[in-house]
Amino acid sequence: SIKVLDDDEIEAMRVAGRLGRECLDEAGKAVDVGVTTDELDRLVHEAAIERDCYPSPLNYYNFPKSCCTSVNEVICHGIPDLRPLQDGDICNIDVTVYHHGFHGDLNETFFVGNVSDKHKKLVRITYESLCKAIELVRPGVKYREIGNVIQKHVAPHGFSVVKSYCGHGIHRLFHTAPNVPHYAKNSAVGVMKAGHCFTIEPMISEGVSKNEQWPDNWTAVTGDGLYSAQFEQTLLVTDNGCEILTRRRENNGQPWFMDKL
Ligand SMILES: CCc1ccsc1-c1ccc(O)c(O)c1
Ligand SMILES: [Mn+2]
Ligand SMILES: [Mn+2]
Ligand SMILES: [Mn+2]
Repeated sequence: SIKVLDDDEIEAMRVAGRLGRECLDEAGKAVDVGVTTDELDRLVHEAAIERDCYPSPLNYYNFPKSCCTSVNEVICHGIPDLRPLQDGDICNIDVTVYHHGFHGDLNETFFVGNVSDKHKKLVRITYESLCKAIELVRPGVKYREIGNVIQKHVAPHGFSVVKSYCGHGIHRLFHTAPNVPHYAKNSAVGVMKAGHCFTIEPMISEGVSKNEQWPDNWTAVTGDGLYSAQFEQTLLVTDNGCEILTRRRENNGQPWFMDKL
């Protein structure tokens, strides 16, 4: 069954979500041509420690760094490294922080220098699909409906939905029930209820939905080398909808890439 958080747990999730957002934004500020993803990882790590947070990915199933950085054809779980970001790259930074017993998990895809129109469109459509899914969230809605909304938004553009990785319940555990697929006609179990906390984190690919694994046992890449984009928020179901616990609180809540469309 899906845990219903009490008022104290909800307050703790609000704090973890806000701190996770602050850590992502610290790295977001630094994204530019020539910056390495290892430098972004260090910024996330230090921002977390400064906020009395543990960076949840570090040593999670032996993951070696404090955040995931997924560039271009990398779908997710990219490992920060010494590769400098290049003009035209799209770079996703996925941050999860653990604060006073609770996790906050979010990601955004950032533009590096001048991004092509087709890759700008992929990022925009991906972001819009997350927004549409979030609009659906309220008590009584089935978790399996989320994938229908996301796929309906991206398919007309010839984009595909990655099926291998899903959104997830999150609170005292990084990953728990419910499992939240992002593709249509899925068999996810559960009905949304006030006090549920979970992520929606669609990974949308330009071409095929298939993903492959690099020999590092982490990095997931598209089957065809075309690009993939992702956005993630941690949500709290409320009586009349939901609260985006990892929302951006500046820039009118607009994601970073929007300033560079
Ligand atoms: C690197 C953290 C990790 C390890 C195995 S799955 C995973 C991960 C990464 C980002 C996420 O948003 C997530 O839900 C899980
Ligand atoms: Mn990518
Ligand atoms: Mn994440
Ligand atoms: Mn997640």
